[in-house]
Amino acid sequence: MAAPGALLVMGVSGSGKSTVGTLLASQLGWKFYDADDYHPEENRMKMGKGIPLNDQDRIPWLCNLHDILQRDIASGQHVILACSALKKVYRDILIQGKDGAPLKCDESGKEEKLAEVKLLVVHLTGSFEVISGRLLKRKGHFMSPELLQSQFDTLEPPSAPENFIQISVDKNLSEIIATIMETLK
Ligand SMILES: Nc1ncnc2c1ncn2[C@@H]1O[C@H](COP(=O)(O)OP(=O)(O)O)[C@@H](O)[C@H]1O
Ligand SMILES: O=C(O)[C@H](O)[C@@H](O)[C@H](O)[C@H](O)COP(=O)(O)O
Repeated sequence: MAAPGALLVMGVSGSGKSTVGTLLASQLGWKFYDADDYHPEENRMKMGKGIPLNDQDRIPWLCNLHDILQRDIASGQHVILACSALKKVYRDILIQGKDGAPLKCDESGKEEKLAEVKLLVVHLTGSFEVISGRLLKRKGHFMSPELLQSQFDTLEPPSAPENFIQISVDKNLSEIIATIMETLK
């Protein structure tokens, strides 16, 4: 396929987004963003207390990520974003910015339409048991493992006409990377 402007590695917490995204970016020489690094402090504190984020918490964060992707792509860069992007509307926002949002992204009321981001979505799928096992072993992360059930409850797996592939987290990392590389050929 023709290389997309951006590749989104999505899935519930602990599905391997950061690990896969980092490896892929270094193999492809693409720029890498981890959406976790862009959460405002309030979102981090909320998740740290075991409270799941809601649409109002996530929409401004996703709009900001769209703008970052869009700017890089406009300057000719290819990018990989590791981001939960659990709902279809969240992925629409990553593609279209505030035009994809049911709520406004900011209060400026600006109406200009930014260009869409051409996105390939890679959904890392796995069972609650496998992923919670990995989260329990992961140290030094702000995300509370108890939030995993809410991530599964919120998840809307990508479906047609979204541009996506899904890969099982039961595969090892080299198999996952090879599958993505094959898709990009
Ligand atoms: N395919 C895989 N097989 C085995 N372990 C994995 C795999 N992908 C990720 N992991 C491990 O699972 C944990 C969660 O991965 P991470 O990349 O932090 O997930 P996320 O960014 O989706 O929260 C990490 O300890 C990571 O090393
Ligand atoms: O949309 C959300 O609820 C958040 O993005 C949430 O998914 C969180 O940020 C990560 O899941 C924590 O980080 P990890 O995904 O790396 O566990």
